[in-house]
Amino acid sequence: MEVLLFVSSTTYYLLICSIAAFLLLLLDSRRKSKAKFSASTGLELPGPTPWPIIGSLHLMGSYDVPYKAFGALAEKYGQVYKLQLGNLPCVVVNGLDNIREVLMSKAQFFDARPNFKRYNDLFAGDKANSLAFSDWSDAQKVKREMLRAHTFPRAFSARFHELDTYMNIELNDLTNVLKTNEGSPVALKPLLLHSCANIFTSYFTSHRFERDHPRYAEILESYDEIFYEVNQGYAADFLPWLMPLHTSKISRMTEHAHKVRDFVVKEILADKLAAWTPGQTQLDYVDSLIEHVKSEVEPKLSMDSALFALEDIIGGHGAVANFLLKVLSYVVTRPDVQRKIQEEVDAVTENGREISLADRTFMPYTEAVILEAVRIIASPIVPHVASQDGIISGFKVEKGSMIFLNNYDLNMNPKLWDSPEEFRPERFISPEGRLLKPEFFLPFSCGRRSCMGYKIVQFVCFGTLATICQRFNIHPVSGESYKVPITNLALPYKTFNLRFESRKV
Ligand code: HEM
Repeated sequence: MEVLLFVSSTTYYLLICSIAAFLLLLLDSRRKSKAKFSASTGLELPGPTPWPIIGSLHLMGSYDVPYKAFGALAEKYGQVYKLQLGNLPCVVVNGLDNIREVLMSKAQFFDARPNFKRYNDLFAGDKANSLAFSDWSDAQKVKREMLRAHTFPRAFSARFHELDTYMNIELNDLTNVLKTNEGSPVALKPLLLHSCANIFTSYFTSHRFERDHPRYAEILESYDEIFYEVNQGYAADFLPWLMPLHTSKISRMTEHAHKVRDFVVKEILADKLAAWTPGQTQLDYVDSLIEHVKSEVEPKLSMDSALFALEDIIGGHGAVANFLLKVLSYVVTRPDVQRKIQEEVDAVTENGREISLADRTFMPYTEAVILEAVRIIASPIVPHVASQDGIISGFKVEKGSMIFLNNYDLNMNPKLWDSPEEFRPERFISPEGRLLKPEFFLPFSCGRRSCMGYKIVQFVCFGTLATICQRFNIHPVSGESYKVPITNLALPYKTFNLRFESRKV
């Protein structure tokens, strides 16, 4: 009995001590977590209660695109809420003011990128090699600064004229190919990839490749498969134990990435490197990359990371070509839109002269068609990640949380747009006939991680759309579907055919 009493009193004592220790630990962790947010006392984020293992992934299941789910959940939880997706804590941000807070006024808190395994795999095991998927760093900043001069050429500068010239060389070449296939169904995608890639390689690297080059078409297909892949959402990004299901796909992508790298090194970089002399005039983007690496200015850039930046930028041709195909899918199914572009281009070029980038100012309808396609496709803003604890709209957001910025809602909200589901370029034209972009329209995002290619996209898309419509009537091919996926820029490599008929202007 005594023994029993001793045991029970010892147990009792231990129990009391354990409870006291637990309470102390709890208080301490509360104190620490309060200290974390001491700069401003944020509120706890609302949000659905996650299920074990999958979190709230099941809530995305009943929508064709996740961004519709994000909008629907906002009705219940408010504009900013938390969402556990698999093993990742996420925050969904709706509404222009909140999105601007993340991208602009608090950019330094939310400037990192997700650490998905496949992003690392594609960039030789380190996503820091990528322009779009690296976290923020001095090197990322300098890479963006070096690009700026090339991707945002000032109107009427030497680079602006160069781009115009390269664009017309490729569009004349494309016209010849389309004329030889006149009247027959044409698989436009490989042709357009070639034209856009040559505009990019001519402009950024001073190289161009003929259509019968033995490896170019294969490299462009590899680039396109990578682009398609990067644009897909994977449940395995959030549930890494599902990744083995994608092993063969990932290794195919890695193979494509190696092929592309080998081509860029041998066919583009090698002769530039051999010809480099210290302090030489920097003619193109490759010259400026090589100069930076060789002169070892801070922050230093290794030749490898310069090569990755170069591959990324050349790869931008895929975004332009895929997007242009989507624009053409809207144009071919809307004869009135096609006719209005043709009337505008005929009026501006009078005798059918070549299009120039300077014509953009006088062709608001053609520009509006491009903007309307960007709006309706609603390519998502690449997810950001909180690089430190912060506050969004008064709510605490912990470091490491993934931030989804719902620009689908900004593009499709009926409170912001009349009949948002309809393709109506006129919504971007003011009563005086000028191009009009509402402040809530952010297809290329804003702030320190904003798109580095948006001017090039607008220039090349304008030139190509105007030139094709000037020279051809575009017809659908019977049996083809021209419905294109939204909230995603990519189309499969094998996609719809079109028929081209020369116009007599
Ligand atoms: C229609 C085509 C395109 C659309 C709609 C688009 C849109 C976007 C968006 C929304 C972002 C994310 C911005 C953010 O996270 O805040 C982005 C990032 C980026 N875009 Fe584009 N883009 C397009 C084409 C291009 C092209 C052609 C290039 C290259 C010439 C390019 C270069 C980049 C780069 C480098 C980033 C990452 C910037 C960073 O993370 O610092 N984009 N783009």
